[in-house]
Amino acid sequence: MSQLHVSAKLPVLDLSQPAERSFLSSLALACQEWGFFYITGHGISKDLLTKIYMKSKHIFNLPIESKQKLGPTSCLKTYTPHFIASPYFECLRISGPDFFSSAKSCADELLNEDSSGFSEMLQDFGNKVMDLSKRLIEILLSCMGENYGRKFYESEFSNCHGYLRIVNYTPPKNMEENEIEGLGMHTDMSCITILYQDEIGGLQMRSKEGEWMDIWPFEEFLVVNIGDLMQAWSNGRLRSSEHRVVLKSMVNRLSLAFFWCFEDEKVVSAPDEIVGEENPRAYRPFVCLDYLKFRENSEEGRFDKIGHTVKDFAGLRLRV
Ligand SMILES: O=C(O)CCC(=O)C(=O)O
Ligand SMILES: [Fe+2]
Repeated sequence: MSQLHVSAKLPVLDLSQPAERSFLSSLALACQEWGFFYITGHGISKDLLTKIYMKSKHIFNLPIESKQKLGPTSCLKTYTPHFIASPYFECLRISGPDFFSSAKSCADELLNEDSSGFSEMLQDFGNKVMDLSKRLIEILLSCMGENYGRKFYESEFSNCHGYLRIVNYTPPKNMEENEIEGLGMHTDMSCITILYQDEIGGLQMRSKEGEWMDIWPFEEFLVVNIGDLMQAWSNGRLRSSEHRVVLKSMVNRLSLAFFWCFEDEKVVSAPDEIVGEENPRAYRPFVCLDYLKFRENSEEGRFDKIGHTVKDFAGLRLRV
């Protein structure tokens, strides 16, 4: 595995190379400290990303009346308009594992032309990120214990599912401040999230100490976030990344995020091997769907503010 580092703190996992133990240690450290890392050698071509980008831009440029056909009051409810997560944020949700039909049912509502091209691209992308997620979970498990990839993947993660979110950020026409929050600080409700951001940048991660770091978009690199479900399952050995999006120019920004989650009915509970003496159990077992509902129902928790994290929901230790 590559020893490439973008900064002293951040390892880049090159998936085209075999894993080395020494590299896994720096990956484990990054996941404890920051809860994210970059990947390269992931097999998702620039060409595919560009095609999805172009088509998505076209869709977001449609009049709001068209997009509302998929909005919160429609049957499909796959479009989130502005002023829900933030005034500048809108997104389209495509669900797996049949990304083709999910994308097609959205595009058929929106586009007059044949929509199978868009659906094929998203099926291709969706299949690739599903495969990647499986590899990434195995690598993350082996960061925690030499044979844990094989030991826990089948029993714990084999029923995971995923969905995509295509996000369009539209900054205001006259930006008075130097920067505006496009999406407030939150943690993801996934096991892991795989994220592509366009060349505008704006993603920021918060360290444990509360310091913000810009996450630059590097060509060929994708970002992997640890999500809340993985933080709980790993008993806090992997930290759910706290992140936000900051808009620094008047240019629209597009991102594509894949959320890989446990099945709704899964009881999320760290195995005894992960807990151990030095790492006492920090979360009570909980049903995955109950946590998702908790986040949905807590008003400020829609895009999480402090007070609505998995620690608040299932944490056993007293907060200091
Ligand atoms: O747009 C981005 O870069 C990040 C989006 C994000 O964090 C999310 O949708 O959960
Ligand atoms: Fe996120």
